[in-house]
Amino acid sequence: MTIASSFLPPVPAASASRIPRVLAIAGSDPSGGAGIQADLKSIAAHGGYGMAAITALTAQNTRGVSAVHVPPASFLTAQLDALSQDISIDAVKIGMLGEASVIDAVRGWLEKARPGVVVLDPVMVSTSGDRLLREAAADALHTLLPFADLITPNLAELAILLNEPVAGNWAGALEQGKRLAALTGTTVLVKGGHLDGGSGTGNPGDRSNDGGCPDALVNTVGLLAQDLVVVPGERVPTRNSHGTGCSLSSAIATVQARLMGQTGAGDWEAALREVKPWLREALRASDRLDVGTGNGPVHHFHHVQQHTQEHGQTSRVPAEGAFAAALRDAATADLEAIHGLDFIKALADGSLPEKEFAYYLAQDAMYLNGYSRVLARAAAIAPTEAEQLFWARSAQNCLEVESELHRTWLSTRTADGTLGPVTKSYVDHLLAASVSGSYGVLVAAVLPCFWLYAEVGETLHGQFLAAGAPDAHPYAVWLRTYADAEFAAATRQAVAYTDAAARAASAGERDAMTLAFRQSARYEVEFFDAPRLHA
Ligand SMILES: Nc1ncnc2c1ncn2[C@@H]1O[C@H](COP(=O)(O)OP(=O)(O)OP(=O)(O)O)[C@@H](O)[C@H]1O
Ligand SMILES: Cc1ncc(COP(=O)(O)O)c(N)n1
Repeated sequence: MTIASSFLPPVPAASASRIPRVLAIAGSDPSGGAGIQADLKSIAAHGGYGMAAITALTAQNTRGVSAVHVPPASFLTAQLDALSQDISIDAVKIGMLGEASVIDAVRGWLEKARPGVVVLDPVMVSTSGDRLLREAAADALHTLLPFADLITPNLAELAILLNEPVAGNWAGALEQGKRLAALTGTTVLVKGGHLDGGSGTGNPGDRSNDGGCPDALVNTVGLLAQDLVVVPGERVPTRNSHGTGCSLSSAIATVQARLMGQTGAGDWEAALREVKPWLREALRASDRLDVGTGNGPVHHFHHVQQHTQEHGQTSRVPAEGAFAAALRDAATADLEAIHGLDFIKALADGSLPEKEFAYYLAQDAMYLNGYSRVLARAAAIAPTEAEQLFWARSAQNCLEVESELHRTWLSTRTADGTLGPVTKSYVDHLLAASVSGSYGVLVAAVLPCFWLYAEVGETLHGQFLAAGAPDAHPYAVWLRTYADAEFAAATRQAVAYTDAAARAASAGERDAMTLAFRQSARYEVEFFDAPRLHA
C-alpha cells in the first residue's frame, strides 16, 4: 500500500459476484488499438465494466501520431468528480496524461477518491516514437507514482523515470525495476516487450529471456511472495504490438479488482499469470484483424466467438466442437438404424450367411478404393500441412486395408466383383463432394465412414468380448480386429478437422457440409443393408 491509503474513502470492494467497475484515465486513440479504446476492450475482455475519463485526444493511426489535443485539466476533474460522486470504482488504470496540469488533476482526484486498485502505465512515447507526455511533465509524473499500487513502465520509460540509460539486458532492467520500486514504495512491473530476444538475464543457466518475452514483478517492501517474481512468456513474432502496454495494464487492473472482490486481497502475480497468456493469444490473433498498414492492434476478443459476414448478413461461427456435436446428434438415428439391421445382428450372433459376408467384403474393398481417391483429394485441397498429411496418410491406409481384404479375406472366398448399386451411389456422392471445391463439404462427406464405422466396430467388438470372445464364432477373427485404437484416434482427428473447417466456413457452406455428412451417414446404413438385398 502507498502513502495514499489515508485518503481512502469508504468505497465498497467488489464482491465475488460483482462485475469489477474499472475506470481508465487515458488518452483517446481513434484507431482503436491503444489508449482508452484499448483499455475498454481489455477491461471487457476480462469481465469488467469499463469507464473512461479522457485526458487527451490524439490524431493517430497504426503508423503514428499526427496531433495531440489536451483539453483543460479542469474538464478532466469534472469528469472524474462526476464518476466518483455516483459510482463505486473498484480499480483505476492511468495511461497517457499529456502534460503536468493533467497529472495534477489526476493526483488531486486520487487524494479525494482513490479506488482500491490503482495501476499506472507511465505512457511517455508511443510505439511509433511520438511523444505522449511533454518532457516538462516528467517531474509532475514523479509526484503521481506513489499513488499507484502498480507501475508498468516499458524499458525506455523505466530508464527515464530513474534518469538512467536504458538497460542493455534483462538483468539490468530487473535492477532498474528494483530501484524504482524502492524509490516509490510501489510494485513495479518490468515489461520485456522491448527486449531483443536472447539478451538473457546475465546469469549462467538462466534462460528466462532466450528469445522469449518475460515480465517481472518487483516489490521491495514485502508485498509479493518474493521481491522479484519473473513470469516468463513466449515472444510472438508480429509487428502488431500497438497498444500492448495499455491492454496489459487495464487487464491487470480488472483481474486484480476481481481477485480483491473474491478474496479481499489482491494478488499481482496471479493477475499477471492470468493476463499474460491472454495477451500472447491477442498478439497471435492480431493477423485476423486487418487494421492499418503500420503496427496494427492486438485482437482483444480473440477468445470470443467470431462472426462471419455473408451476403451482407452476419452469422455466428459455432463454438469449438459445436458443429461436430450437431453432426453426431444428426447421425444418432442412422447409428440406431445400423444396429437394427439384420446384417449387423447376424454378424454379431454368428448367424450371417457366408454369401452375405463375402458380398460385404467385396463391396467394402471396392468402396475403399474410391474412398481413398476422395481422401487424396482432401489432402490436395487441405488448408494446412498437418491436414494434408493426415488425409494423405488416411488415403494410403485405405489402400492398404483394401489389399489386405483381398489378400486375407477375399482370396479364399467366392464373391461377385461387380460394383453394387449402394457402393456406386455412395462413392458417386463422395466424388461429387470432392469436386464441389469446398474442403469443408468434402471432409464432412468422408466423416461418416470414419465415425459411424468406428462406433459400430466398437459396439460389435464390445458385444463379442462380453460374450466371452468365443473362438467357435464364425466371424471371430473379423470381430476381434474390429475395434482398433489407431482408427479411433484417426476418427477423433477427422472429427476435429471437420469441426475446424466448419468454423472457418460461411453459413451457407456449413449447411452444405451438414447435408453432405447426412447423406453419407444414410449411405452407411444402406451399405450395411446391401448384402441382404443384393448378395
Ligand atoms: N512480441 C511479443 N510477444 C509476446 N508478448 C509481447 C510481445 N510484445 C510485447 N509483449 C508483452 O506485451 C506487454 C507490453 O509490453 P511492452 O514492453 O511492449 O510495453 P509497452 O511498450 O508499454 O507497450 P506499448 O507497445 O503499448 O507501448 C508485456 O506483457 C510484454 O511482455
Ligand atoms: C492515446 C494513446 N495512449 C497510449 C499509447 C501508447 O501505445 P503504443 O506505445 O502501443 O503506441 C498511444 N499510442 N496512444
